[in-house]
Amino acid sequence: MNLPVKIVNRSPFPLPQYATVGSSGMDLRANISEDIVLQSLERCLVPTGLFIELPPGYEAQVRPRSGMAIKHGITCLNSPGTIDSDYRGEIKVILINLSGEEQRLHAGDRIAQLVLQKIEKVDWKEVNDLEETIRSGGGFGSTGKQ
Ligand SMILES: O=c1ccn([C@H]2C[C@H](O)[C@@H](COP(=O)(O)OP(=O)(O)OP(=O)(O)O)O2)c(=O)[nH]1
Ligand SMILES: [Mg+2]
Repeated sequence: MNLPVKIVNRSPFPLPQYATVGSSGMDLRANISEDIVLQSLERCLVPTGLFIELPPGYEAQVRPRSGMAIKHGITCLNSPGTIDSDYRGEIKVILINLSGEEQRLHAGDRIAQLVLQKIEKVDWKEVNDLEETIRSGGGFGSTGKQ
């Protein structure tokens, strides 16, 4: 499907692309005029210059890139970020520097990836009892014990 996109502060960099035919996400680039310097544990809101019009029933997720995480200790703080289908503002990326050193972001750096997904909506149906399962209420490391 074609996704309507409005671009502000058009940069020399191309629109986000699927890097390979099998890629789930398109890498988002920092649309910034000056470098952003992030101290250890500092966070920032990075503009992408992109405004999109998602069809109803879809969302876009802003997910971290593993390369940024392992090489620089940078990740999306609110991972995955949620872009609602009725959002018409600029897609922005909340990054945090979890490394012990200062990190620098440059214009055009691929800082996150955008994954489009269909979403389901539900209505609540209140009940007194839920169907039993083997797991029942077990969680948080409950399985695999002798
Ligand atoms: O990483 C993100 C997360 C959100 N957004 C935008 C799109 C989204 O539709 C809107 C609201 O996001 P969210 O629902 O996560 O934030 P909130 O704190 O609940 O704000 P709101 O009350 O506006 O929904 O902000 C981004 O641009 N990047
Ligand atoms: Mg919200």
